[in-house]
Amino acid sequence: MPKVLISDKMSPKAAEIFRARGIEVVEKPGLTKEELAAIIGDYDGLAIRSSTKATAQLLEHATKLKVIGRAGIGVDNVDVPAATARGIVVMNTPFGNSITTAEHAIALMFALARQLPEADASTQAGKWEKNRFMGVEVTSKTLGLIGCGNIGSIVAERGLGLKMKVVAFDPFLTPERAQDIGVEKVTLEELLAKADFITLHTPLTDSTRNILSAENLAKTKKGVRIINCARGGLIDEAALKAGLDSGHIAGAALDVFVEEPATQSPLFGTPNFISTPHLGASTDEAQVNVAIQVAEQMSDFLLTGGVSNALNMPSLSAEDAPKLKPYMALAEYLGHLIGQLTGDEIRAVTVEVEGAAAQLNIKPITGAVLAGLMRTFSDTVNMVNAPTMARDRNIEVAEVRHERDTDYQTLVRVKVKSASGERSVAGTLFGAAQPRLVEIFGIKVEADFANRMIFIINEDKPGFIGRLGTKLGEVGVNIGTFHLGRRDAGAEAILLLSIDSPVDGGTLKDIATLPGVKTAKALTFG
Ligand SMILES: NC(=O)C1=CN([C@@H]2O[C@H](COP(=O)(O)OP(=O)(O)OC[C@H]3O[C@@H](n4cnc5c(N)ncnc54)[C@H](O)[C@@H]3O)[C@@H](O)[C@H]2O)C=CC1
Ligand SMILES: O=C(O)C(=O)COP(=O)(O)O
Repeated sequence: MPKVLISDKMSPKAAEIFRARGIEVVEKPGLTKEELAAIIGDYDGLAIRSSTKATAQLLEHATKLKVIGRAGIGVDNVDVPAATARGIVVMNTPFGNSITTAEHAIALMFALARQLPEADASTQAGKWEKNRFMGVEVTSKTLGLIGCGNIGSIVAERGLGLKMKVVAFDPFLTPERAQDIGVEKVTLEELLAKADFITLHTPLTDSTRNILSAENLAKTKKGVRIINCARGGLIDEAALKAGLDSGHIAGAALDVFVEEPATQSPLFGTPNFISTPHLGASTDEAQVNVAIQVAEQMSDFLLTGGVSNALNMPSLSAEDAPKLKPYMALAEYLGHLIGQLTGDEIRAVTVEVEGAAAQLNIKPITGAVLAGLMRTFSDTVNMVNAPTMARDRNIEVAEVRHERDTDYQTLVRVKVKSASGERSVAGTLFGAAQPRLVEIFGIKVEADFANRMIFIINEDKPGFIGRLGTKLGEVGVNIGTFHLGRRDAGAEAILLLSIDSPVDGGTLKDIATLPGVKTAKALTFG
């Protein structure tokens, strides 16, 4: 039974779903990083929000971990490349909390416009300072969005409903989409110059870090109010403080900080500064949404291999996963076979599918081929890290879907190019689920994959099989199955045998020196 650790505060719905799906679940929010490192090795899945830091150091202890599920959007607290390198799928829930976060941005915009926190504190202190708190209307003001994706576009919609003029800076926003949303697409310079309220809705990346730098803050309109419900690090906090102190910036509301938890900050106590402790996603509705979604996604992955919303792997629906499972086994065998048969550096891999296989999602098949191929030289490779490992080794990967009639109801062929030329192997599924090898190096053969096999290329001459049988008999190696194939009578032939115990290097050498033998190789699968 797979085991999942929930290491952040999450709606109880997540644990309920894991249990209902037959997954053992342990809830331990608030562990220190040392405590987490001490137990992470027991778990197949880790469900988190933003507090848990899934760093490369932590993942070194995560020897069984297969999936990290982020109940939320931002995965900047996960070292995704480190997870990928360890073959761990990282998934998030990209929509479950977007409305809630957009609403928080709007709430902060109003709080700034009417100085609600200060007015509340003053009133409850018995001061009744009616003349101190003069606000501004948002109607007809310009709302500038930096980032107009899921959350930004919901904020835009709400802003338009409030009769604001909405402009957006987002290099990836198409003019058509901008028109659909009803926003004016502008440059950052234009936005800074025009906006009465600026709200940030981008992830924290190299291109967005410090996007509201001291220099850019200086270009904003005097009296601007700034809201950040996206990520700390998008705004230069010191420059923001200076702008508030000088009065150039009329107000700022931060839900997120460079350092979290933000228990102290030079901004605290600054007039017209409002802060919330990363509450953007904290509503009952959003937390139920993301908890259900992350638990369903992680359960699908752990139980069926289905992949959704993964950042480091192509999607595979829970419905398609069982259909693809036998293909992935076949693909992995074929990749591992050709990997073992190719003695030199691989330059390119082509995965071809025909018949029923051509109707399927080819990406997972390719992932499995690459994982099998690279298992020859790595025991940590899997479908998640195989494409990155191939890229790191400059292996070109291509996929071909043939819509032609084939001798087989379904076929997967793997071609590999290396310094010694191009070679291919192909396989089918027997009875819809049993991987079977049907071709090696263009020679037809019919063989199941066995844990231990010997592959031989020899001249098709009488007497060879007897000599081989005698040799293996002498060393006590029992032959399980025997498969022959040849190009033409008397030409090159191949022989694949499954054996019940390993052959040592010396025996293999003896086989390789039997008359007529060109190649003899021990293969392992499993
Ligand atoms: N405060 C909170 O509790 C929450 C914060 N968030 C954060 O909100 C942010 C946005 O989330 P979504 O809208 O769902 O993401 P999204 O991916 O749908 O949208 C992000 C947008 O930013 C744009 N973008 C990327 N680089 C840019 C750049 N250099 N300049 C301008 N725009 C750029 C993208 O084109 C995209 O349209 C994320 O960082 C997420 O972690 C999300 C949920 C809750
Ligand atoms: O979903 C996101 O990106 C968030 O920032 C929400 O964070 P949280 O799950 O509330 O810690």
